[in-house]
Amino acid sequence: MLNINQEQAIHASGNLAVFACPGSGKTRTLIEKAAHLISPDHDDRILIVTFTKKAAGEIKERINKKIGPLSSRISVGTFHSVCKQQLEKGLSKKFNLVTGSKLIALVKRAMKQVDFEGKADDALQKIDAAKCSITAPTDAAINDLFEAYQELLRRDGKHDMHDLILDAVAEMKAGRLRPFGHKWIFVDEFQDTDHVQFEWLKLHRNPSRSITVVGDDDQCIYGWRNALGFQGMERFVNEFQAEVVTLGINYRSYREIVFPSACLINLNQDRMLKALDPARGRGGRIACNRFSTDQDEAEALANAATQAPSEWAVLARTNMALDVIELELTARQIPYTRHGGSGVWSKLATQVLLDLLQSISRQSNGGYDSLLHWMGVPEHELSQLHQHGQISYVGASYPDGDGISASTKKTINNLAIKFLDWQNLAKNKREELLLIGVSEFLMPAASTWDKEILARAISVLQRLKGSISQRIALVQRKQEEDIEGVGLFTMHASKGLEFTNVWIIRAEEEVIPSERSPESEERRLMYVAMTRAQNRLVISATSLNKPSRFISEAGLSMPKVGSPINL
Ligand SMILES: Nc1ncnc2c1ncn2[C@@H]1O[C@H](COP(=O)(O)OP(=O)(O)OP(=O)(O)O)[C@@H](O)[C@H]1O
Repeated sequence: MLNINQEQAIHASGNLAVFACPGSGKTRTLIEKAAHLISPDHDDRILIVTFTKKAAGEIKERINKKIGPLSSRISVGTFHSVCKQQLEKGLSKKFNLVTGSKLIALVKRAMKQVDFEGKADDALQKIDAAKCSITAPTDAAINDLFEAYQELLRRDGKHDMHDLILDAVAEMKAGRLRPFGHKWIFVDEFQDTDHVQFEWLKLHRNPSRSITVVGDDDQCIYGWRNALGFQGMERFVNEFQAEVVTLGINYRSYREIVFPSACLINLNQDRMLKALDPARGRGGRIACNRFSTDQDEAEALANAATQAPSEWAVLARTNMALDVIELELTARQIPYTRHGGSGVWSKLATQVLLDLLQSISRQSNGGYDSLLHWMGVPEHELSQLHQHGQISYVGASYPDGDGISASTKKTINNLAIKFLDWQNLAKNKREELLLIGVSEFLMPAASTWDKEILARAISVLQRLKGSISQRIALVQRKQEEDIEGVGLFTMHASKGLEFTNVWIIRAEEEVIPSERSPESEERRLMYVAMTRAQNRLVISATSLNKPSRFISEAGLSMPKVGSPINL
């Protein structure tokens, strides 16, 4: 049954802002409101905008279940997908989008052009922030980087995801693109709206349309890319003359989880005070554990999740920290799904390893571009090899003066000799020796982190049983579509979701809070992660760093390494 405030939100007819604590039914209220408004008697349509594909998918599914065929009059999408659709339909625009590793490569090119020092991920974060703002970066170096990046995108005829929203706003402002015609627009997780998205919404303001936003300023975790948070929610109320409804009952989590979470977030300043009453009362569990290493942490997690994997979600501050967990789950053959971020088996180091093992086990003799590149053979020499028709490098001989350097020839010859040995080891079922040999061959060219990943990946392959091709198949196996298994999420990607049991890994100083964003935002991120748990919350740390300050701030204490595991 809905509570009185949820009912009020559902029946409000004008612009509306619903502000509330985690688990208080904001998303549920949006869904109930949509179901209430859609009627066979009129043809009103509703557009629901969210921030992640997963959240959009879940809303779609819940609406389909609730109202069946009428749900075709409700469109659900992320800001990006909605703007893409608006531009494609309204202006027949096509986008050549660049994402993932290709985007990082482009950022690296821009960094090189303007001598911008640092990691490509950090540089991309700065570019992201600039793109979500309506003013140019004030820092000259960031502005130069931003302009170089934009120029590369333009020259290559490419767009990034932000361009979709920026273009839609620019085209609507210029009068070339019409806003959506839906009578109702809903925005979930409104606290994460940035300046450009706010503009997009303003361009949809119209006396015959009602806009409903739901959000929680305590869950604003995208301040680093100019999310408006508390300020955006205030602006919406004033500029859209919206009615405000607050929800204060948490239906998701037991009291044992709600109270420490509230204790933590209460330490933040400049926030809307909200009630956070747990409707479920007592009955949940919260536990902290400390391990010597991240491998010990991964093993304890795998032990806990082995019985009912789909009841567990693992949340980490960084995507990289999930690699260790993914490797352990692979070794134990526990089903899992990695959400929002590339998995450990699609990283360059593990791909090179698996491709090489695949070639050895298939006795094939070709397709070594990625391996040779990994061994330091420059791109231009690889194309030279292809021009010479040398597609099978191993065992190939090269005429003098063919533009291939002596060191490359040495690398290839060395590989040719090893390759024959490895093929024999595979034929004779000496998998252990083969894995050691391949590991020794790949290691010298690996960066520090790649070395670690390679060593762990090799150890997983050693723990699996069978021929090399069987082990590769186990690693690469496609999980049954309906088996979710353990969910692996970054804390950012977990927003808006809920899970029976949550395990927060690496809750350590220098990890969370990270130096990359202000402490108050990191505290909100920890709060979001903690409040995803329905029944059980485990928080763990390793001895690599001190336990996160957020653990004691939440009124919890971290036991010593070696204490019995507490779940
Ligand atoms: N009136 C209610 N009675 C019982 N359960 C409810 C009620 N309203 C919401 N719930 C349940 O509470 C849980 C949390 O709801 P929902 O995900 O909509 O919250 P939310 O406010 O959007 O959360 P968050 O901000 O943390 O993402 C869901 O399982 C939902 O079904």
